[in-house]
Amino acid sequence: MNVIRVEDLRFKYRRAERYSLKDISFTVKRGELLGIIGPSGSGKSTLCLTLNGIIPNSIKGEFEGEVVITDPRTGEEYNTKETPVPTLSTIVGLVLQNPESQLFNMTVEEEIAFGLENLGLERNEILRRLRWALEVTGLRGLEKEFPPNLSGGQQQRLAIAAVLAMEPSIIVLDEPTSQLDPVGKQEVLGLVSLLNREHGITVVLVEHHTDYILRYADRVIVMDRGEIVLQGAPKEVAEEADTLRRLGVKLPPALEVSHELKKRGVLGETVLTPEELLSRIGRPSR
Ligand SMILES: Nc1ncnc2c1ncn2[C@@H]1O[C@H](COP(=O)(O)OP(=O)(O)OP(=O)(O)O)[C@@H](O)[C@H]1O
Repeated sequence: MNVIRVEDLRFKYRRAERYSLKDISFTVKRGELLGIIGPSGSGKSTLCLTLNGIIPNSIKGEFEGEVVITDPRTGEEYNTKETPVPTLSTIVGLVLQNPESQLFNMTVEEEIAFGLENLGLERNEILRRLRWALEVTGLRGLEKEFPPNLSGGQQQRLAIAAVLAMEPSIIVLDEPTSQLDPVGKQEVLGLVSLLNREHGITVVLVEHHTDYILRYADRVIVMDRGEIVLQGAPKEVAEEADTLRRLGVKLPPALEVSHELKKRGVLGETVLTPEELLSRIGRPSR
């Protein structure tokens, strides 16, 4: 079942001269992890904003084509341009780059409960969702803390917890680790994998950490200047090393080695991870 269908999408911000998105078409199946990579300014954030309807409902401009979201729980389809953002946000949760921009400086539990109170849920339901969101994101014990006292990774996990409490079936994360130190990056990417694999949440992830995307994504989209220039399974996208390098996408070391060995005829196929590489060529003997 496709839960996201984007068809011939074009978008130009008001007063902008050029289109930020051009002829974008793709689908995402229920439970998939879609990775999006591409250079700065290629339209990744703009695309994220179209997936929960902020574009074109709150941020206006010239919008053509369609973004259709299906709620897998009911099978109901929502065309984003005809659906209010609050309705869409119970199906598609959006997590942004900078955790601070998404937090309101209440305690951890108040941050998570905030959106739920706005939904008008009963107290027991709010408590159930609060406990679940704290548990899944590993924030139990920090309920009474203030976000500025948390580490960057904890703050981003809190932003994810607040989104999760809405019980979306799809989460869109726009460079959630770019402001974080290596420990924070691991925490957040580990959580993203957990949500996708253990909780069946469909994930759209914009991430500069190409290593993670090629390892864990089911499908990858590469964007450049508002267009999709590559789209496919991680291996298919990884084959196009020249295009990726031209776009300044940093290739994981194992992939660079794999391309070199392929060129020299040592390896028959592209491999993505050090583990795969070692299993193909064997460990060097000491
Ligand atoms: N609010 C806006 N008004 C006008 N133009 C905008 C606006 N936001 C983004 N743009 C333009 O749209 C294009 C795509 O920007 P976008 O932020 O979506 O790219 P990105 O791939 O997410 O970049 P980054 O990796 O730097 O976040 C850029 O040319 C940018 O200048």
